[in-house]
Amino acid sequence: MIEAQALSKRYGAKTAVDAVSFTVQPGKVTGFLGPNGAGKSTTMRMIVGLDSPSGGHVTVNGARYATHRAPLREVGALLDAKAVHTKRSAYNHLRAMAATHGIPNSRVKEVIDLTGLGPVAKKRVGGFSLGMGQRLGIAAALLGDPHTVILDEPVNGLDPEGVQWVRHLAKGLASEGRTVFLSSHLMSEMAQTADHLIVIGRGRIIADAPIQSIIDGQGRVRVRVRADRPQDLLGSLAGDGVTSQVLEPELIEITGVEPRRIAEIALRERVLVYELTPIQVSLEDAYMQLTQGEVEYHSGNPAADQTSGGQGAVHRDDAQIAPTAEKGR
Ligand SMILES: Nc1ncnc2c1ncn2[C@@H]1O[C@H](COP(=O)(O)OP(=O)(O)OP(=O)(O)O)[C@@H](O)[C@H]1O
Repeated sequence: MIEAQALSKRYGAKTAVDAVSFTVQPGKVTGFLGPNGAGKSTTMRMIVGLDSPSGGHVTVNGARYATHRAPLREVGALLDAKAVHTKRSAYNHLRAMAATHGIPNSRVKEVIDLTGLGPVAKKRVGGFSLGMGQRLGIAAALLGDPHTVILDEPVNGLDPEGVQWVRHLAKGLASEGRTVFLSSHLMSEMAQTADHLIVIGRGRIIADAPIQSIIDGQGRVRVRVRADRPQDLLGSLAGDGVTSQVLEPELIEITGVEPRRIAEIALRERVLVYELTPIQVSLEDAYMQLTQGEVEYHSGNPAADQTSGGQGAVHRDDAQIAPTAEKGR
C-alpha cells in the first residue's frame, strides 16, 4: 500500500506537487493520470525516495522507502528506463542489482524469462531499443518480488504484444494481492488495465475514484437524434442542464436528457424520430473533461467538443473531489 499525506514538492518557485493526499490500495491496479507536467513522475520519485518532499510524507507498505531494510523487496519501480549502465549486459545489470539485495541469480533468470529478454540478455544495454529498455526496467522492478510495483509509462515504446503483456502483468500482480501503481498517457490502455484512477492536474488531485465512476461521473447522458423537425423537439426539451448541437439539418446531439424522455416528447409533439442513439462516454472523453482546466501545455485541438455544458464533480468512494476548474487559457 502507498499512502501520501499532504505530499508536496517545490522546485524553486514551481510547485510540482501541491499537498496531495491519496492511498493506493493493494489488490488492484491504480492508474495515475494527468497532463504533461502535472506531477506524476515527481510524485512517483518521492514514493521511492529519489526526490525528497518539500512537505508532507509518503509511505510504502507502512514505512518510508528509505527506512525499509530491503527496499527492492518492498517496492519495485520503473521510473526512467534509460537510467542504466549502457555498457553492461541486461543480465549483468540485473545481477549487480540483485547482489546488493542478496537476491539469488535464479531470480535474475526468472525475471529475464518473465519479461521476454532471454534472447538479448547477454547483449549490451546501450544497443537496446526503447521497448527492450522498458522490458529491462520492468525486469528490474520485479527483481525483489515486491509487494508494491510502480511503473511510470511502462508501455512507452512497446509493440502491441508488449502492451498486452504489460496489461496482463499488471492485472496478474494485482490479483496476487500486490499494490500496482502505474501511469500512462494511453487512455484506451488504461481503461483496460486499471480498476481505480487517481487523476492529477497542476500538482493537485482532481479525481480519486474507481474507473467506472470517473467515466459515469463525467458523462452526462448524450443522445444522437435524427428527426424531421429537430427544432420543434429542441423547443420542447429546453430546460435546466439540457444542451444541444445541430450537426446536420435533421441530426442533433442532445446532452442531459434520457433517450426515453426524448422519445416521449417527440411522440407528444408529433415529431418523426428515425434515430435515437445514446453515445457511450469513453475514458478519454471523461479524462478530457476532467482535465480541461488543468492542462499547462496546450496543443491546439480543433476537434475539442465546444458544446458540453459545465461538468459536475467526480466523487471519490468516500469524499467529494474538487470540481474541474474553469477552462484554462
Ligand atoms: N528537477 C526538476 N527541476 C525543476 N522542475 C522540475 C524538475 N522535475 C520536474 N519539474 C517540473 O515539475 C512539474 C511536474 O513534472 P513531472 O515530471 O512530475 O510531471 P509529469 O506529470 O510526470 O509529466 P509528463 O506526463 O510530461 O511526464 C513540471 O512543471 C516539471 O517541469
